[in-house]
Amino acid sequence: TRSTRPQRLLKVVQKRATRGDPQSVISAVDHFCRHSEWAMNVGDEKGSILDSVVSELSPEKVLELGTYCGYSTVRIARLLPPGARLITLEFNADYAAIARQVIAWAGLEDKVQLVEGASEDWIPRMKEHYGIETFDFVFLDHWKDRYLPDTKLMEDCGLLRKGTVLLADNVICPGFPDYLEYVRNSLSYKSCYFKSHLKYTKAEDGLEKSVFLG
Ligand SMILES: C[S@@+](CC[C@H](N)C(=O)[O-])C[C@H]1O[C@@H](n2cnc3c(N)ncnc32)[C@H](O)[C@@H]1O
Ligand SMILES: O=C(c1ccccc1)c1ccc(O)c(O)c1[N+](=O)[O-]
Ligand SMILES: [Mg+2]
Repeated sequence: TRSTRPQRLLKVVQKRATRGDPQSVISAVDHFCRHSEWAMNVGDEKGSILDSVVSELSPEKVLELGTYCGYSTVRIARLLPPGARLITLEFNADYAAIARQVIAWAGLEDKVQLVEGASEDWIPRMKEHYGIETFDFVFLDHWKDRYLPDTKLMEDCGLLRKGTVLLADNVICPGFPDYLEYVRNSLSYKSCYFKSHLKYTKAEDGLEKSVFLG
């Protein structure tokens, strides 16, 4: 049977990237997406905005919602300080299997915990299962109708602290109007928009950075 897009992406990573070199993994995926097939990872342009937010914050505890093939996971994990941990949630078993291999190829498996399951099921278990008090940084990039309910769930589970940064991909395309209205109007968040483009295209897209004020 025909291979899947994630399987083809992994093959390109194993062929073109150097084991243990996260930057070469990122470049291999960008090359695949630019020259072979579009894929729904955050991409290079928005990816460098993600890099700058992570580098500036230097977070110890990171949560990523929506792993797919692990592209943004590698982008974030390669910038984390020693001892920092990234937990990434992915409920599609096939995607999770590919992501594990991409993360391992980058040599970042010691910093990353990939949890195969739904955000709504696992956010409430973060404290008891992973000994997480609060997260310093959350990257939201899963299905867009989950951004708002999962943010409220993280608030209710006490997983956000004064200064926690939420960064949400796809402000324009596909967009998430309910989440945007919430973080931009709530007194509990200070929000700003980083304008960019939908990966590898001319269409506008962007990231919304929201700091939880407690
Ligand atoms: C846009 S892709 C993630 C792209 C990835 N962040 C990157 O930039 O490389 C969205 C992913 O979120 C997963 N997903 C969607 N809703 C989810 C949920 N509620 N819990 C866990 N994973 C979810 C999908 O299976 C899909 O793999
Ligand atoms: O929803 C899509 C989508 C819609 C249609 C076809 C493929 C993907 C999408 C597009 C760009 C993104 O950055 C992204 O995170 C997603 N997503 O699935 O969450
Ligand atoms: Mg996205």
